[in-house]
Amino acid sequence: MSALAAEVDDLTYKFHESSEPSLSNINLEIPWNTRTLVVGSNGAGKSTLLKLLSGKHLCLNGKIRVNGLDPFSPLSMQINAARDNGDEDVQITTYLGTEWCHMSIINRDIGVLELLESIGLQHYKERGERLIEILEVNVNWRMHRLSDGQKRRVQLVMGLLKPWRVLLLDEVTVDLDVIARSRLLEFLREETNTRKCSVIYATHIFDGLAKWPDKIIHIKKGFIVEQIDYKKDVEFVMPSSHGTNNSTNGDVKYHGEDAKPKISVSKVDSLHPLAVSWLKRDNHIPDF
Ligand SMILES: Nc1ncnc2c1ncn2[C@@H]1O[C@H](COP(=O)(O)OP(=O)(O)OP(=O)(O)O)[C@@H](O)[C@H]1O
Repeated sequence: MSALAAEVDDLTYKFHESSEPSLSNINLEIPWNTRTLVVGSNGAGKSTLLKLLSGKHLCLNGKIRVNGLDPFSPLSMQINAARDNGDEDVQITTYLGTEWCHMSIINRDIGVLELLESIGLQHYKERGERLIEILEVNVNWRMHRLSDGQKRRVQLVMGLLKPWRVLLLDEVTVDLDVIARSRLLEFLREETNTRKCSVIYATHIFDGLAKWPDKIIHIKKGFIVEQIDYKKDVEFVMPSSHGTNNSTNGDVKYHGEDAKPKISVSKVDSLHPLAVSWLKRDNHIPDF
């Protein structure tokens, strides 16, 4: 098995229709058993990066390896590589993004159990039952009668049913209530701690995430402008007696002349103030 979950060298990517690249000079190493957050303004390049990692776009400039393989290589090659690793039942990448959210089956008049069985619930019984419990899905529901958030929960059970080596999550948690989202994040933490896999998650919702990632990648106009390694670069500070201590959250502290700056994250459970300070800086927005 590859030493890294994902690796990107000197990637520049431009859509045919665009005059400017959507991603430029991207270099990235994602180790196994890690959780990475991708942060940036609308249009920064987060989805493009995740789609390239999933093999949805062909990379012509630069190198991408996921589980040691070019994600654009034929599926048969990926399956053979997985078999060589003894990974019969694990797919290399699972990409859950915007298009996936709009799959047509979720609006049909079909029962949840029937739907889950059609994609292999029996084969992944234990994992399926766990996901059904975590996401509080009722297998007797009928899809066409569900709320958006309930549909999303069923979809997530479907999308996560088969174990993956690298999970690419492109903001698919917006419809979830806070409890379902935090249980999902806990499940992903447990997965990355207990089996060989990693998660890369692009999001605009930062609540409950302060202690979740191992790494944060900040993308601005197609460039990675910051990569924060939690072990090296983050120190947790106590919130002030007034509550959220916004004044220190996301501050960059310098410890000596040549020391690497440390990011202070308040022990309140949100990365929101840090993300706001970055995005304001990216878009030249004064404090409000
Ligand atoms: N299919 C496409 N054709 C041409 N340009 C595209 C296409 N998809 C995205 N882009 C452009 O690439 C850039 C990055 O878009 P991307 O979707 O990766 O941003 P994002 O960071 O995911 O944004 P958001 O937070 O709004 O989802 C944008 O300037 C966008 O206009």
